[in-house]
Amino acid sequence: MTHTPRDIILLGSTGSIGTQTLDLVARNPDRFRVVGLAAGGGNPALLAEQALATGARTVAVAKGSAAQDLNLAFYAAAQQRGYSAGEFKVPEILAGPGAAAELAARPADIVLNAIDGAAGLTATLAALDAGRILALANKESLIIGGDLVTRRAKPGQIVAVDSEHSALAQALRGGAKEEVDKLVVTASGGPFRGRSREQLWDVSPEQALAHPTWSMGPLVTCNSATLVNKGLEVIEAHLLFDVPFERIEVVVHPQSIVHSMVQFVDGSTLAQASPPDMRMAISLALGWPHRVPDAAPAMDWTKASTWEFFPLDDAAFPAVRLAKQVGATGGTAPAVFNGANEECVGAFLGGRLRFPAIVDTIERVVAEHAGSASSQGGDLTLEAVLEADAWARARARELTAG
Ligand SMILES: NC(=O)C1=CN([C@@H]2O[C@H](COP(=O)(O)OP(=O)(O)OC[C@H]3O[C@@H](n4cnc5c(N)ncnc54)[C@H](OP(=O)(O)O)[C@@H]3O)[C@@H](O)[C@H]2O)C=CC1
Ligand SMILES: CC(=O)[C@@H](O)[C@H](O)COP(=O)(O)O
Ligand SMILES: [Mn+2]
Repeated sequence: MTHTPRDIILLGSTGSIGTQTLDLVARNPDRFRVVGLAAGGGNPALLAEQALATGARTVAVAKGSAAQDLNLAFYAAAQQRGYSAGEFKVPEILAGPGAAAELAARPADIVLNAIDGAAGLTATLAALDAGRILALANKESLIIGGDLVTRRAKPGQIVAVDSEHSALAQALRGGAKEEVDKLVVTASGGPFRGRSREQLWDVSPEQALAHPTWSMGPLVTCNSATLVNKGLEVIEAHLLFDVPFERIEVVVHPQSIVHSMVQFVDGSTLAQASPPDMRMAISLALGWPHRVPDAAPAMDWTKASTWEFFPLDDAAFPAVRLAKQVGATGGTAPAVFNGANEECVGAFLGGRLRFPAIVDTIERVVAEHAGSASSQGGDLTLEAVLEADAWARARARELTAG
């Protein structure tokens, strides 16, 4: 089959999702072409090398001061490859906090948002407003934006990259919406699965960052350890598939092979299974609704394997319960939950906060916000979300200081 290559703007290109996306694109030049790249600016050498390798027209960096480093790194990368002037084209460089959002509105077929954290919100909104297909890894932007994001998106405009939501989207192709009984989101359980709350007080950042099945950036890895990631993913599933929270369940599956399931009203369950490798979900999002051959290794059914499923221990890991409550509240509550979490993760990884205090602090910040006037309803605005995010971070900083 012949394909017209899809033009891709990749935000967060130097990260875990970003580099796996570039691997896929390099292996499928007939299907995908990168026209724009964005990163924070923390690794100009890698970003420059990526720009040279892909021939991206435009490169964006969030750190304004990184523009010059990026320009120098680009020439150094060209020299290292032995290119002479005329053999390569210097990309346009956009720099500053709004650079990724500016890039997201440039011409392309797909914007893949793989920025980590709330910083991805303005780029998500820009991509949707520009009418691009949004391949969404940056779950935080959908969760904190809530109906601010969903109101802007046309049907089918957001395609999930998150492994669980890719699995749910695949399973949902197997039945009509009114036949869906529940969504079952799988969780690895993280590195501390099986521990009690008491046993979590002394765990270290190194232990929290050693995910048992996935290699990912630090924020989402720490969120997997607290199960905050699973809480965020329940809200993400609610927003993407419009299924009420009481019909979204979490089950612990340590092997991370079944990426999620849909149970139908007749008692049948469809599960999506593949070895843990994000290139599977990324390729499907970029190629949607088509699959990309050999995107990632498949299961080897000639080898014996064991798949286990356990109920979630809510007492040791209360984040999912709290996230469901926050998701059901809606408005700015998810932004507060997420902002407090990002601040607490920073404090924990910096050695200033103990592990169970991450979710304890989020819970306190969420409760304080619920009692404030700013938590009241109405249509969500970008200003309200950013204000709630900033307030939650400041309050979490106060609570965790010292
Ligand atoms: N990794 C995974 O397997 C999975 C990740 N996700 C989600 O995907 C997203 C990305 O995760 P992951 O790849 O692990 O994260 P990483 O920390 O590995 O990468 C984050 C990327 O975002 C860039 N970045 C940070 N801030 C900005 C900004 N303001 N503007 C532009 N770029 C920015 C970073 O650039 P720099 O290098 O310069 O800092 C880096 O390229 C998260 O939302 C995560 O929850 C979901 C499922 C699986
Ligand atoms: C790969 C992916 O989608 C991550 O978001 C993953 O879900 C992390 O694993 P757990 O949160 O289940 O530990
Ligand atoms: Mn996930």
